[in-house]
Amino acid sequence: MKVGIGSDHGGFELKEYIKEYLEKENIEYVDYGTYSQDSVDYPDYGEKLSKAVVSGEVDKGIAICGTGIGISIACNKVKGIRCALCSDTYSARMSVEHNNANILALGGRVLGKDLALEIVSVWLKAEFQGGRHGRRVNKISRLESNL
Ligand SMILES: O=C[C@H](O)[C@H](O)[C@H](O)COP(=O)(O)O
Repeated sequence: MKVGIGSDHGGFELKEYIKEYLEKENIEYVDYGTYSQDSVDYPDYGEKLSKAVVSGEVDKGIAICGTGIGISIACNKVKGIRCALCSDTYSARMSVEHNNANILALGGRVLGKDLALEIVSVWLKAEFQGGRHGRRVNKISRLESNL
C-alpha cells in the first residue's frame, strides 16, 4: 500500500509527525507538500493529493490543515474522492467500512498527536465492507456524474 500525504502550513507539523510513524511502520508514502511552515493555500494541496489518489499514483491519502475542514472540502470537489474528516477512531474506521473513504482528513490544530496517530492507524487498517454500503457509495458516485 502506498499512502499520499499533504497539508497546508496549519497541518505541516502533524504531517511531519505522521510521516515518522509511516516510516516506523514501513508504510510507503509520497509527500505532496507543503514542505515548510510558510503560509500557503490548502486547496492547492488538497488538489495535488486528490489527483494522486484518483490517478492511482497512491492508494489512499491523508490530508491535513488547521481544522481539517478546508482541505476536506477541497478534496471532496475532486471527482472520485470520498474524503472523511475524522477526530475519533470509530468514525475513522466507519469512514472506510461503510463509506469507502479514500482520503482521511485531520485537523492539525485540533488533534493531539497521539490521537491523530491512532486515527491514522485504525483508518489504514480498515476495509470496505461492500454489500448495502456498496449500493450507497455507488449512489454517491452517480451524484457526481450528474453534476
Ligand atoms: O480550513 C482551513 C484550515 O484550517 C487552514 O489551515 C486555516 O484556515 C489557515 O489559517 P491561517 O492562514 O490563519 O493560518
